Amino acid sequence: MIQVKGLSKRFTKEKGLFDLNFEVKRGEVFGYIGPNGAGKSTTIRHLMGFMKPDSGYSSIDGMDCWKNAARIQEKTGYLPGEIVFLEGMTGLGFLSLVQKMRKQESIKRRDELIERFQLDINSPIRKMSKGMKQKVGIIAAFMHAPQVLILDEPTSGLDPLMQRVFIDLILEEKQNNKTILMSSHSFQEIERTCDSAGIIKDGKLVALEDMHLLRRVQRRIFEVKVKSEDDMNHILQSSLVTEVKGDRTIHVTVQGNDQEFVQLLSRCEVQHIDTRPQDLEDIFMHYYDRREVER
Ligand SMILES: Nc1ncnc2c1ncn2[C@@H]1O[C@H](COP(=O)(O)OP(=O)(O)OP(=O)(O)O)[C@@H](O)[C@H]1O
Repeated sequence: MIQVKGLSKRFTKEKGLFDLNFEVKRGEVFGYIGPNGAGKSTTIRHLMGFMKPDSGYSSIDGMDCWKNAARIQEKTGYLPGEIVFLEGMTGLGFLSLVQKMRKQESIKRRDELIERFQLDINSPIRKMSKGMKQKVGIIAAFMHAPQVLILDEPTSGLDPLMQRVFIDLILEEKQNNKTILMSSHSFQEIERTCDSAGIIKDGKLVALEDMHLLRRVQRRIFEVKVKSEDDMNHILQSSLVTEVKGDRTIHVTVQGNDQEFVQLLSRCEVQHIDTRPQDLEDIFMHYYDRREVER
């Protein structure tokens, strides 16, 4: 459904997109992840036909995104990374305008989404918080029930409750055989919704994986405080990656070997255990490093 073939756009020697290749099949959700400035929004702008590639192409439903830009923009549900609103409008005013431009008459889906995201539609957009504006953008992208959705960091600014509402919406759309590409910084969000994911770094796709494999490279760090020196030595002698952090306190890195970790802990007297979510970019860096070592 979405195809990117040899897509290149050179801003400078190191900045831009360099020979990107991936595809998203009909009914699949594709997560597009990578550090700041990696090229996610630039790829998305090409997919929406806002930018002309230097070489290669991208297509949606068989249509070249640059050559058929108007048609692509009309058909696709698009959420930009930064939404620009017209001055002096309310949420409802904006959504109605978008509907008119699309010649969409039914307001059923729009109102359903307003209700779901608990949006105060009569509030002027200039008085809205970032999260509220993001809700307006999400509703505008979904309300005409498009077959393809291209979403640039859709949960940015949403509170945890609304992030859940959004994730449920994605899962529901997936059930309806919609094709979705979304960029994100949240590994959890991608993990919960996507069938496959592409990792971009410095304008190059460094990994293209199904989520199963990506999950296996995700590490978690546990801080464990044990009661005795013996317990501590017991953990240090295991095959797990460990680091002493203080008095009877160890950091244990767990990556796909949870069972071994749990068994080890069951043989110790644990006083305190905590886990901190690993920073997304850290996961990626580890992933790139591992790949480079393998090569
Ligand atoms: N029109 C442009 N002209 C020149 N350089 C650009 C242009 N658009 C983007 N860039 C540069 O290309 C790189 C990729 O930018 P892009 O916005 O695609 O990154 P991103 O992955 O979406 O980042 P973020 O996660 O921060 O939103 C950045 O270094 C950016 O400064």
